Amino acid sequence: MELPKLIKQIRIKKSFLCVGLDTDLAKIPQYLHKQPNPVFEFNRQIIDATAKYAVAFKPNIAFYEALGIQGWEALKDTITYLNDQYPEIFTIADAKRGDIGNTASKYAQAFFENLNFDAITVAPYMGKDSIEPFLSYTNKHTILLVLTSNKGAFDFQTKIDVQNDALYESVLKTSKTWNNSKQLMYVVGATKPEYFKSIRKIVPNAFLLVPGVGAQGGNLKDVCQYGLTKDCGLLVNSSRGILYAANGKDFAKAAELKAKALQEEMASYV
Ligand SMILES: O=C(O)c1cc(=O)[nH]c(=O)n1[C@@H]1O[C@H](COP(=O)(O)O)[C@@H](O)[C@H]1O
Repeated sequence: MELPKLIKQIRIKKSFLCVGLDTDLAKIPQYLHKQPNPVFEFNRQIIDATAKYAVAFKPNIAFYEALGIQGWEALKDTITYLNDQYPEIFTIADAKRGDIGNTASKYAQAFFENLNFDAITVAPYMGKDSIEPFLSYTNKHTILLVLTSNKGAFDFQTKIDVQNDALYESVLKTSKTWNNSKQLMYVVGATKPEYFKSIRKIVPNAFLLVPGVGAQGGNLKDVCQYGLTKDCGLLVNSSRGILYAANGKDFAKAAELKAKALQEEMASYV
């Protein structure tokens, strides 16, 4: 999907919500286990209930890979459903891949061609030639992990190099020099709002994927204060806070209310 289409959806819906499909068999309502494809059935109901309040969906691939072939089938059914029923929705494969070029090109083929996602999350640790195969898809988006939401982010990402840049700043600056860098977006955790100002100095207009609101303790107000751009520039993800708002037959309704509350707060900022 081209960026103007995403920006248009953000304006129409007054939302920059990304619903994370971290679908865990152990957490979905018991009655769904009787279905032939419980993970897809759960996702379908969540998507139908929340799509009017969201502009993006982000299946976290680990939750599907963990289930073997059945998980891949559920993932395929989910992305096909999204692409067929909600073509205006931006889709992100949260796969966090990264490898040498010829292997990276297979990851790109898997998620951009075979599964037809609009975007993928990628670890930048292996550098330019590991990211180029993703960037060669000029109609797709590559989302680099820059400053993650977890505690371990401080192990490497904030360490200062000889140029006096923190590693996360160096990732931002270097990635801007790559071909097709307009296709880049960046992951910045909602748990670290104090870093948004320095990040916006380097990438004033780029879209940031911001996980970590709700279950991880981040809050929307802090993120918006320094993260918003004239075209919004943010996709704020919530997974567990929406998916598991209830675990009975009312799960989709409960998810809808959580998504609606986030959208209403977002509307007050954009
Ligand atoms: O790339 C991500 O999406 C990601 C990066 C990061 O720094 N932190 C982070 O939580 N995520 C993902 O965002 C989602 C957050 O889920 P909740 O904490 O349940 O809302 C999970 O799928 C994480 O894997």
